[in-house]
Amino acid sequence: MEKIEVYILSGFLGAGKTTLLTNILKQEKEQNRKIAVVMNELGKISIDSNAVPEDTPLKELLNGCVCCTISGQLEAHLQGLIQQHELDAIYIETTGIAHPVEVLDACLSPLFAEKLDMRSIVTLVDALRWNDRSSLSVQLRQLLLEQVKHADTVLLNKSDSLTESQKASVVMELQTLNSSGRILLTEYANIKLSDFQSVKRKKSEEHVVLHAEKSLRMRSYVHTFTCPVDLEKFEEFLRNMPDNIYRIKGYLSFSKSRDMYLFQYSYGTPVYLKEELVIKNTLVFIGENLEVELLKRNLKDLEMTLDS
Ligand SMILES: Nc1nc2c(ncn2[C@@H]2O[C@H](COP(=O)(O)OP(=O)(O)OP(=O)(O)O)[C@@H](O)[C@H]2O)c(=O)[nH]1
Repeated sequence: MEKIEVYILSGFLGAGKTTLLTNILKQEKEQNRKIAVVMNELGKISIDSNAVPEDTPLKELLNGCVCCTISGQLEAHLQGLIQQHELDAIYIETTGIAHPVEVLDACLSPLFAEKLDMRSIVTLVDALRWNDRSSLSVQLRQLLLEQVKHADTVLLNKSDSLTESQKASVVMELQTLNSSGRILLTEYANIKLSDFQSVKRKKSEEHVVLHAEKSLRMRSYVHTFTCPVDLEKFEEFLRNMPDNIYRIKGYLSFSKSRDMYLFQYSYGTPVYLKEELVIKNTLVFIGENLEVELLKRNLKDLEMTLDS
């Protein structure tokens, strides 16, 4: 029996992992391969799972980071996927603060040695975030470096936001950190499968262990609004948001329209995409040392009032 290929998609919060996964699944479908996805999110609810088509087996690991607190669950999910489906490949989308080698370790159980072929780690780097990494805490900066260092393929994503000379200098920096990996510039994580499937996995090197809940003090908070949100107040809230909030995603409807939006916020850029589904107004916040009580109060104030 052919072994099932396994790929780990790594990269900081909001770097473009789900965007990459969507591209990959489209191409894999065109090649008629049977694929399964394991998705790990820090929050208690999944926002990204809609990116996975219904006919693709999906296992979710919620409310913790697979590289530390819930690595046992990953093993159980892999076991389930292997037993229940005939697969060509499994893609594991990690949380933005996962250490890719720790995820790799969690997959290297003797249980699967004959069944899984750990093919490669693909790390996405958010181009703007990279250039501004000095504003991150020391631990998060270290994590960004580790994610790059251990990748077999590094995608310098959101390269649309860099000038030609900036692109050249970031590529040089990435190459210095990871001289044996393949570095590719991408926009909206647009790459061909062969660009990373043909790359051989490097030998694991020593790495610094960074754990989401221990050394990084990263927390997530899920807020559910009881009614539509006042758009102007929400935009004001975004403008004044503390910079220890790194990522927001969720679903929102606003007082002045009936439409529902998938809302994404990463590295200062809010994106609203019209959504057909009717879903509760819910946002997931991910940040370091989140002041949850203050955040809750501020979010409560955004709800539409009777006179608004
Ligand atoms: N301008 C620009 N935006 C991008 C690019 N790639 C992704 N985005 C946007 O960046 C936001 C985050 O992308 P995701 O694919 O959700 O990022 P992620 O890494 O899965 O995020 P987490 O799982 O929350 O860590 C979305 O609004 C994307 O549309 C790009 O190349 N350029």
